Amino acid sequence: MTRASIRASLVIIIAAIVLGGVITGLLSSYWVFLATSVLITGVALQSLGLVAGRTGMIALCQMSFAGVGAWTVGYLNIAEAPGGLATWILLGGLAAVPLGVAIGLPALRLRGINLAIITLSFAAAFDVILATMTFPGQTAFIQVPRPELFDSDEGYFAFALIFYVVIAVALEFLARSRLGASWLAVRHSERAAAAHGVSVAKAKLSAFAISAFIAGISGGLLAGYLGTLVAENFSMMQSLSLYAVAVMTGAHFAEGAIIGGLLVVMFPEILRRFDLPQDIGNVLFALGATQALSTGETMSETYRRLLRKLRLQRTADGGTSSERALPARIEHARGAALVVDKLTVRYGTVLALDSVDLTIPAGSVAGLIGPNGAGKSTFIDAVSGFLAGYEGSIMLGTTPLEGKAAHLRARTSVRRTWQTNRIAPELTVGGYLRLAAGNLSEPEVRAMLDWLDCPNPETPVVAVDAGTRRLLDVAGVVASRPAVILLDEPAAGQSHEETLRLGKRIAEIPARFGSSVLLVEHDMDLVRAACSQVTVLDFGRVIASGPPAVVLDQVPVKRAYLGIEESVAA
Ligand SMILES: Nc1ncnc2c1ncn2[C@@H]1O[C@H](COP(=O)(O)OP(=O)(O)OP(=O)(O)O)[C@@H](O)[C@H]1O
Repeated sequence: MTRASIRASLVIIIAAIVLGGVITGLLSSYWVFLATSVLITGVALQSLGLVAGRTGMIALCQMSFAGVGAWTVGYLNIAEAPGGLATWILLGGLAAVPLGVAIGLPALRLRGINLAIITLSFAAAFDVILATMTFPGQTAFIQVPRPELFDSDEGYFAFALIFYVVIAVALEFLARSRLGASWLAVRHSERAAAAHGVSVAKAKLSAFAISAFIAGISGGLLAGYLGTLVAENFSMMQSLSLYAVAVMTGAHFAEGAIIGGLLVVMFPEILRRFDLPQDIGNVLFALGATQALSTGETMSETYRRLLRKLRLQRTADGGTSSERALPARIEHARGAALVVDKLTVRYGTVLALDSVDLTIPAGSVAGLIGPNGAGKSTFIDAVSGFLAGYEGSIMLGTTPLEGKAAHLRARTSVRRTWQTNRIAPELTVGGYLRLAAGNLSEPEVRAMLDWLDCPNPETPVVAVDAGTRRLLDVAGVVASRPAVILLDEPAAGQSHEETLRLGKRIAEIPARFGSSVLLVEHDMDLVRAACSQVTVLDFGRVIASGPPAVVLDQVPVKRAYLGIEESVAA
């Protein structure tokens, strides 16, 4: 993680130095002045990229956070607070944080259009408030002073560039941290994120808080840039237009934020020169955003996809790593790893599970099979905490799981995989493994991926096929080495040879990693290869349980599961 972050940060810093040198060295003061505006808009877009691009929440009040930052700088200026503009800007960012958290609270329950309405309403309310407050010092003609060292247009460009680069580098590191991965995971599937022990509430609130902080900084930078401000600088329309640009360019990427800044600043300039109405810009941004939403790809993602294609053509596979580097086995309690007693689940009138008893002995792989609709996934949902309610009891060893939310059960040591792909495609393979399994060393990540035939850690998930994503899902839960692993049809999409190899790997899990496994599968070869005991469900009831060789030969099992008539089966 750190190596990739350092590499990306160096690219940002070098690009900033080169571009900064070219802009200040070759362009006139007027263009440098405009370029500063690009950077400040870029900072605002970075803040939006975090909350909307990374975490997938619609935030239409970003300029209100910027307004809080700007007004704070104005007040600190007239109060002649110590520290100068740089300190005031940071304080302006901090002042926006409580507001960001307050706006983030509805996001815990609301999504999509409902969240959009809430944030837009806030932007409208903030418009009204700001319209009644002139910028501090404006009536007395007091301007926000720039720092002495950065007083000229070129100097202030460098000042804004430093802020842009520091934020871009910080976001690079954050993006590759567990918190950053949890934002992407929440955006893709809140349930899958919770299954990795991620607190969805924490992920959403932290995204709003950090995003408001960065937006506040952009407002403070604008105060120093223009000296004094008006409410229109932070209007609801500004927030809307910024959102459209962020969606179009992919503002969660450093280059996307800069391209967005360029469009926002240069479009009005071009339209002005050609004597065209300014509204054309907003129409084009809306069209661009619609295009990005309908293709599912922003401008930055298109650019990165093409770059990746080029790189993949050039790089060979990274080679294999040693099995000795696999994460060390964890000793869990002996006895029964999971005890499920009289588990009953109803979906309205459908009785999905009817008084199911199932025990997984510690250090074993148990199978759970049954025809479609027998209740297998419902069983996994109940144990992993994804059902609103059930009857009966579920004990992890001697600890009851009742009353624990899904992410707490995951942290308590019950982890699951999913039948459908729920891995955020924006992550890399290594980033996903770290999200799922926490702090693994570089060799551990590589060894774990090799062990389950997954691609190397730098591979973007978007470039991985569906079958391999399932293996990656399995690698994530196995690497976290919980007491109990629930695997929901991991072999779907695998060839026969791959399935047999996977069966061998699953059978090795208890001895190698210390976890006990419940395997839900339709592939009987895999069940025979991996499981020491098997339970058969039919219409939500247990109809047989015992060693696979015995159970799979029983007449009721053949009839129910394999669809063979009783007389033929007998
Ligand atoms: N959310 C739901 N609402 C209503 N009924 C549901 C819901 N989820 C599952 N069911 C029903 O509960 C029963 C058990 O479904 P479940 O998905 O657990 O079966 P399964 O054994 O996992 O099937 P498959 O092998 O197809 O995945 C089925 O009759 C199904 O239609």
